[in-house]
Amino acid sequence: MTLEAIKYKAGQLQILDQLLLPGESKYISIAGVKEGWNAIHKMQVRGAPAIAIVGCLSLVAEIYDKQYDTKVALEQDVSKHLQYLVTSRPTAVNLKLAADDVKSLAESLLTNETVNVEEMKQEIIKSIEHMLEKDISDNRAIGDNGANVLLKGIDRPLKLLTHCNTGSLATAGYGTALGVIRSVGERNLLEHVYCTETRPYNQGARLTAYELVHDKLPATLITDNMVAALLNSRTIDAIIVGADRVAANGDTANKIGTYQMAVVAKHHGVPFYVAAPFTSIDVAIADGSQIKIEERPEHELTHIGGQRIAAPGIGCWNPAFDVTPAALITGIITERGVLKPSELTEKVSQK
Ligand SMILES: CSC[C@H]1O[C@H](OP(=O)(O)O)[C@H](O)[C@@H]1O
Repeated sequence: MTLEAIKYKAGQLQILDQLLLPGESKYISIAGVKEGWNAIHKMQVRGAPAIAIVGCLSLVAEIYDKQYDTKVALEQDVSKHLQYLVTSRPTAVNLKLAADDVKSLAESLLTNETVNVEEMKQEIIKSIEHMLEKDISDNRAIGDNGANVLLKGIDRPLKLLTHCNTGSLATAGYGTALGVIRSVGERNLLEHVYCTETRPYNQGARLTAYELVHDKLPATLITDNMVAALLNSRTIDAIIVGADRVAANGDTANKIGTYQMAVVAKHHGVPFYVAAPFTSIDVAIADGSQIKIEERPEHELTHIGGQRIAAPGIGCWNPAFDVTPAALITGIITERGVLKPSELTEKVSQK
């Protein structure tokens, strides 16, 4: 079993094809931005942080051995490829924010007369390579901050519920919401974790269950429609989920099904936490109504493993995400601490 979603060394990029998990662990090479775009769009790699890192590393693979005559040619090529990559999936903000950072770096290097074209290319590559270790260190900090808040005032092991996949297969390693669960487990204070199957892509049944079994954590898989019955029949100390885009007011876009879990959590008085790095926070949009929700192909709903499970001819609606209002979110667990939704804009501006 391997949990390394991304393998990268000196311009050579490979990703674990998550469409084949858990049955097959197969790495595919990403030679440039076209392969990067396709792998993200087809969800061979997915998860907001992983999408950003693979997208930008596919740009590194694209330019690594390319010679540029001028800095203008390099900046134009980088800008063109980034504009293409951000169209691969619309909801998660991480790739857009990462692309904006790389574009700004390229523009500043372009006007820096002390830097030649090869040095400019190396600076761009180095900044993207740094995203890998920064994501892992962010996830470790999120894990610690999350374990601290979940265990505050509690001196017994916890029972937690999570949705979709937010672990090593959605990031550069360790994970966000699943990173918090790992941190609670590392403190020997995890009694049990429940994970939802997360239809229709089944990130929970195929990926989160895979990670929990790999880590030998006490875990139970439930279907998405069991959440209310679980909270009604068993003690759940908290629900913790990831995020694809957190708006300035704390409204959060996450995997479809998250919103209804938050409603059920409210009804049962169960704390509902979002775990997300600052790279998932988009203060440029005021609230969740401005978040574009990706709609995926019908066959992802009507088929499993290539087998049709829905009646031919039935219409389908397949939004990949929904938006949970900030009012239903107890706290947003980030690498810089646990924030109330109302604190986001101020904290993000303190870069
Ligand atoms: C830390 S991953 C965040 C987020 O991404 C997943 O979506 P997808 O599998 O479609 O890329 C899911 O919403 C996770 O919570």
